[in-house]
Amino acid sequence: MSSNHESLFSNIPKYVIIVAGGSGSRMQSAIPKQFLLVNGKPVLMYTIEAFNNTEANPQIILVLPTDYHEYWQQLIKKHTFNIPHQLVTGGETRFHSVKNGLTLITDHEALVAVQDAVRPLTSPLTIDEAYQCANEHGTAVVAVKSRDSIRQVKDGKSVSLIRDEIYLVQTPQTFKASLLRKAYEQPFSPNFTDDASVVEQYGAEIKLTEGDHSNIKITFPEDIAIAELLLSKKPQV
Ligand SMILES: Nc1ccn([C@@H]2O[C@H](COP(=O)(O)OP(=O)(O)OP(=O)(O)O)[C@@H](O)[C@H]2O)c(=O)n1
Ligand SMILES: C[C@](O)(CO)[C@H](O)COP(=O)(O)O
Repeated sequence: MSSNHESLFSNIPKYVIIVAGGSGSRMQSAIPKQFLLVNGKPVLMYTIEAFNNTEANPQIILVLPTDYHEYWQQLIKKHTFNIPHQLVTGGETRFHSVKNGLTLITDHEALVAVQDAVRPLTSPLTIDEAYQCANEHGTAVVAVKSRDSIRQVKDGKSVSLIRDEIYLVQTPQTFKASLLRKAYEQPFSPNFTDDASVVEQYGAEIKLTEGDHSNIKITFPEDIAIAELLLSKKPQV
C-alpha cells in the first residue's frame, strides 16, 4: 500500500462487526465454539487480534450471545486480553446478530467489515485488502477458487459446473456503511446465509477479493484440530 493511499484510507472511519452470537449446534460442544480453546487460547481472541493487527485498525464491535457476556468478561481477565471493543447482544440468526451490531454504527461514511468470530485464521493482509476494495467499490467479499470439481444436484440429477466460475465465500465481508445499513433493513430471508447475499438482494454488485484456503470456519469438531495445526505454523505477531 503506498503512503498516499494509506493516508486517504486512514481518514475514513472503519469498523468490524465480529459475529459471535451463535450456539455452535454442529460442534456439539458444552460451550459455543467461539469460546473453545485452540492451542490454549479462545478462538474468538485470535479473530479479534487479527483485526487489531491491521493497518485499517477498525473499531471492534463484538456480538455475543445474551448468556455469555459475563463468561466473556471472565475469559478476558484469565487471558489478560486488553484489545478495546464494544459489546452487543446476539440475535436469533446471523442476520439478526449483524443487524444488532449495526445499531452502534451511525456514521454513513464508514467502512464496515462483518467477520465470523469462528474464523481465527483470517490474515491481517486479507482484511486490509478488503477494506481497500470496499473503499473503492462499496463492496468486498473475501473468496477463494474451488479446488475441487463441482456438481450441482437438482431434481435428483447431478450436472457439472464450470469450476473456474465457482468461488467459495469467506469472511470478512466489507461494505460502505450506508449500503450495508440499507440492505439490512430488508425483511429476513432464510436465503441470507451471509452479508453478500443480503447486499446483493438489495441490488448492489458484489466485488470479490482474494482469500486464503487456510481461512477456515470452525464448524465441526475436526476443525479444531485443523485450526490448532494451522495456527501453530503461523508466525505470531
Ligand atoms: N444467531 C447467530 C448465529 C450465528 N452467529 C455467528 O455467525 C458466525 C457463523 O455462523 P455458524 O458457523 O453457523 O455458527 P453457529 O450458528 O454458532 O453454528 P451452528 O450453525 O452449527 O449452530 C459464527 O461466528 C456465529 O457465532 C451469530 O452471531 N448469531
Ligand atoms: C458467512 C459465511 O461464513 C460465508 O461462508 C457462511 O455463509 C456462514 O454459514 P453458516 O451456515 O452460518 O455457518
